Amino acid sequence: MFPEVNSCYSYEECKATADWLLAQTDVRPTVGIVCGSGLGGLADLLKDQVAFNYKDIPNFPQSTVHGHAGRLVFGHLKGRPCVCMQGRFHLYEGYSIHKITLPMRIFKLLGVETVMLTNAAGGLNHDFKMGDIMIIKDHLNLPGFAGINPLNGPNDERFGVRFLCMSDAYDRELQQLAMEVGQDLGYGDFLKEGVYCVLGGPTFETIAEGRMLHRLGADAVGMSTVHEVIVARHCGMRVFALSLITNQVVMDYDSEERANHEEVLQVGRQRAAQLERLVYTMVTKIVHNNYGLRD
Ligand SMILES: O=P(O)(O)O[C@H]1O[C@H](CO)[C@@H](O)[C@H]1O
Ligand SMILES: Nc1nc2[nH]cnc2c(=O)[nH]1
Repeated sequence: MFPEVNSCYSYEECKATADWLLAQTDVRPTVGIVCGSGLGGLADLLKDQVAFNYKDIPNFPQSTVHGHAGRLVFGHLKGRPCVCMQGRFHLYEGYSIHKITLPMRIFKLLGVETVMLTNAAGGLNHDFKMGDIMIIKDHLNLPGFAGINPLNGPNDERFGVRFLCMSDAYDRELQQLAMEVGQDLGYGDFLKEGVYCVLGGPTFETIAEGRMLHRLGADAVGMSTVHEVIVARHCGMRVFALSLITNQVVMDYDSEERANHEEVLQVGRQRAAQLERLVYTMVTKIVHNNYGLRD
């Protein structure tokens, strides 16, 4: 009935990985950060670092994509205990959907309450420019339409419910905070909000696909994030996500533009410091346990 059942990780396996990590660091993270392509510099901002290579963590996959270092870094951002994935996993790497989202359940079992995800994405909205930062307010899960969902398989109620509400996936207070922090930092010209669409990749879009996604209401497209968001919400963590628009999706047959990963990484390098500053400042304003935000 569930073809991918064998690739699911049990609660006990997730717990074993979380306990293994907790035994080796005193940091008790309440914020979990996932760095997108070329955006791993965020992890370097952490103080008192304790870092693990993914290959040394029980059950963890390996990063195989250029721009994803493959390290899990614990530390503090202005005194706030955090854990940061310097590199994420994607379906196109050949991992099961359960494996690429496993870190979200580990985050939960480490004590994380808020997850902040970043990604590199192609812009579909004609008002977006390369280098814009898009606060994700919603998503289109196209693999989900085809039955590819990280919650497929038996449901363990210790993580969450069988049928998950997704209309509140992206925390509205955190979106508002991002807008306010962005304005304060002077990012008004390049801070946007919109809908992120996930595809399986690793191919970039054809012109017809780009046009279709735009018509469907997507503002940006990428190959990640949504699966992690689903699993993070399933186990009750608050979610905030940002896309860095690294390229414009080609939607014109006369265009000479060609999407490529080098350009994605290069735009990441150009805007990384500002994106990091936004996330860093937001983290310093999040207060946990009472679900509130600090001035
Ligand atoms: O979503 P992240 O991990 O930032 O990476 C994005 O960049 C890669 C393509 O250049 C794809 O993996 C796409 O999803
Ligand atoms: N699918 C997709 N992923 C991306 N990641 C960065 N840019 C793009 C893009 O144009 N399309």
